[in-house]
Amino acid sequence: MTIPSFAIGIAGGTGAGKTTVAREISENVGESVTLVALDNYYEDLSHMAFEERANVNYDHPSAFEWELLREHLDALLSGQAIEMPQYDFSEHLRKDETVHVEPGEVIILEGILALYDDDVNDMLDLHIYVETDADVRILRRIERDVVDRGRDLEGVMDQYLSTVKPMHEQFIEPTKKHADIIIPEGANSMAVTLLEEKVQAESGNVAEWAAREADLDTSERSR
Ligand SMILES: Nc1ncnc2c1ncn2[C@@H]1O[C@H](COP(=O)(O)OP(=O)(O)O)[C@@H](O)[C@H]1O
Ligand SMILES: Nc1ccn([C@@H]2O[C@H](COP(=O)(O)O)[C@@H](O)[C@H]2O)c(=O)n1
Repeated sequence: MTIPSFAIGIAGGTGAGKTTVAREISENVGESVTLVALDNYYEDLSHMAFEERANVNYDHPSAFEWELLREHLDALLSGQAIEMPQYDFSEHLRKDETVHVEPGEVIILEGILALYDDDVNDMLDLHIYVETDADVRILRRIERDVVDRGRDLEGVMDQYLSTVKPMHEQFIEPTKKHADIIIPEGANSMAVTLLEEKVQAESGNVAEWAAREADLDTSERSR
């Protein structure tokens, strides 16, 4: 059982570069990292027809199952594995299968509203907001949604104007006030390198402290 020593939240608008930053940190940090994508915690809408699901506002906080996310973060931070839901963007649907996820030394929660919920914020040691201009983000999103998420251009544009943009302004951008660090443009190599160093230092410190505590415990018991 690994007890994670450092938990990071990475928030920001759609297409800001959150997933890329999270992936780069996890690949280079030299500790075991558990990635938690907030997208996997979209509410289960299997009771709705496809047409109805396609019209849901997926950028409002009510679209997410916060209770399950809190429960899973709490479990991971206590060193317990979870069965993480998986999400299908083409179908707007939580998949039937889950993935067994073990707690790493570092936990990274990444998603548009990763810094929205007070209880979640309390569980995080480091709060990051990735800030990228809206025009860059929508261009990135058009490409991604058409290529990877089975959408057409007209649908992406309608959704952007009706829900994505207004929800960004109302709910996502204001979470910047919870950030310890704001990263411009997404996978900004200087920012990512500094973050990797910080994560290594913090998780190393806690690991050393835990080892010292364990040593003390053993020597006290043997007296
Ligand atoms: N600093 C950057 N410069 C150029 N492209 C970037 C940068 N950061 C991320 N990207 C690209 O932007 C796109 C969206 O990034 P992603 O990490 O998926 O965003 P998010 O998870 O915030 O929606 C990806 O194609 C990614 O490669
Ligand atoms: N069925 C869904 C669910 C979510 N979205 C959009 O995904 C965006 C969040 O993901 P990022 O990787 O861009 O952070 C969010 O803006 C939702 O609009 C969707 O289109 N369909």
